[in-house]
This record gives sequence, C-alpha cells and structure tokens, in this order.
Amino acid sequence: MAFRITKKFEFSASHRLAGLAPEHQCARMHGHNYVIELELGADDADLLPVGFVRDYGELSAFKVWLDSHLDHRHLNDVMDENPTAENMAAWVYRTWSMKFPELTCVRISETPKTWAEYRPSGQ
Ligand SMILES: Nc1nc2c(c(=O)[nH]1)N=C([C@H](O)[C@H](O)COP(=O)(O)OP(=O)(O)OP(=O)(O)O)CN2
Ligand SMILES: [Zn+2]
Repeated sequence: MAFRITKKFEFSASHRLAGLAPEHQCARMHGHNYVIELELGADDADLLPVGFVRDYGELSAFKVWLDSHLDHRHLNDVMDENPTAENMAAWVYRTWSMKFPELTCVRISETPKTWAEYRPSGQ
C-alpha cells in the first residue's frame, strides 16, 4: 500500500502471564503503561478525495473503547487469551478491523524498550 497512517494511544493496566515458569517475573501480577498504535493503509486509488486514508479524528471511537474496556483493568479478566503483547495486538486487530477496514497493523508496547505487532500477511 502506498499510504500508511498511524495514531498512538495510551492506557494503563495490570496482567499476569500464564504458561511461564513460576519464578518468571511476568508470572506475577504487575502493570504497564501501555502504548498502542493503529496503522491504516490505502492504495493511491483508495485515498479519500480530501487526501486522507481516514480522518484521524474518526479513531476517537477506538480511544473511547480503550478507556472503557482496557484502561485501569486487569487484562486477564478482559481477554480470553493469555494477555501477552502479541496476543493483545492480534485481539485488537480482530476486534477493530471490521470497524476500520483500512486497518493494516496493531502495535503494542509494554515498556519503552519493547514492541509487538500484528500485521496479517499481505498487509
Ligand atoms: N515476546 C514477549 N515477551 C515478553 C512479554 C510479551 O508480551 N511478549 N511480556 C513480558 C512481560 O509482561 C513484561 O513486558 C516484561 O518485559 P521485559 O522487557 O522482559 O521486562 P523488563 O522491563 O523488566 O526488562 P529489562 O530487561 O529490565 O528491560 C515479558 N516478555
Ligand atoms: Zn507484563
């Protein structure tokens, strides 16, 4: 795709990761100040006449959902899957790609040093 736009959002939440050795630090409940980025794309022919892939302002619906569903929540209570950054990125993609068909990638950061992304093949 020729055009890509991204918008960044933030939320805070706790989690614990199942399936790790008991002494692994992430097996204990702990929290992160998460950063999440949505990437949307369009080919030249699909750019809106105004010159947008999609108006950034329309992504405010995602912020509303984030604040009500994830912010200051315990992610193990919210998600059916283990709340790793990878699983979260894929879950958010599945949840929002219907609303935003231009969605190409979801990126999640748990710490300033780490990023996980979900980008279906071909996107
Ligand atoms: N591939 C993944 N690895 C880890 C995930 C994950 O979601 N995907 N999650 C965690 C923990 O939840 C947490 O993010 C800790 O990460 P880590 O970078 O290991 O923690 P630190 O900040 O303490 O690491 P430093 O080495 O001190 O910077 C773990 N792994
Ligand atoms: Zn963690």
